[in-house]
Amino acid sequence: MTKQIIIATKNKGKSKEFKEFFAKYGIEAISLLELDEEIVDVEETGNSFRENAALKAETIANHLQQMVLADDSGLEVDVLDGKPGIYSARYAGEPTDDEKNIQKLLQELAGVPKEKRGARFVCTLAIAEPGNETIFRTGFCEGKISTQKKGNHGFGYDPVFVPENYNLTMAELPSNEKNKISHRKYAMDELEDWLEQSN
Ligand SMILES: O=c1nc[nH]c2c1ncn2[C@H]1C[C@H](O)[C@@H](COP(=O)(O)OP(=O)(O)OP(=O)(O)O)O1
Ligand SMILES: [Mg+2]
Repeated sequence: MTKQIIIATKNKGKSKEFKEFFAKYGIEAISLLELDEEIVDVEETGNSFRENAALKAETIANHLQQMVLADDSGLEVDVLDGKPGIYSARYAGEPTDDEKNIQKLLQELAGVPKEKRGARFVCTLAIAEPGNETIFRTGFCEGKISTQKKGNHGFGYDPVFVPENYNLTMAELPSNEKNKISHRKYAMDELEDWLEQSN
């Protein structure tokens, strides 16, 4: 039987990326959307990516009584003093809606010149297992917010995020390209020591 890891997410975009990352280690990543049992939403009441990643990983690990990885991630925009940050998914209200979030962000940045549109994606991973201390890893991806949406790949804010040293949005990059430079990829790189020792 192939090794499996549960990813405590209901986000299809994240789930697809984790499947691609873990396949390289011969591990099958399984999101909460694929479990037979309906898993309740974990409220993200923390004050940091780390606290929210811990909440998601530890709640689901305790519920399923097995090891679980969670990802809390978001977009920090310089001219908005790091907002939307941990509120990225809920930026334009709930239920969460990527399109509304993008429109709100573009409106907030209307008239802001290119050199002041700096931003970064942040990803904090938490791995929790009942009885063990939770471990954390973080990755970043620097870039800029564009003035209009472009591209159909990826998810979330990808259509308005231009990574450093690129002239394309993240959503214009095929997934294998995004997966070389993304915040999630760099967080996964930080996890490599742990993956090697637990394999
Ligand atoms: O690679 C990315 N490309 C574009 N946008 C991204 C990315 N990574 C995070 N994001 C945005 C999407 C969402 O607005 C927020 C994550 O919020 P976050 O709570 O971590 O995830 P979520 O609620 O979508 O799913 P879940 O909590 O079930 O994992 O940041
Ligand atoms: Mg969430």
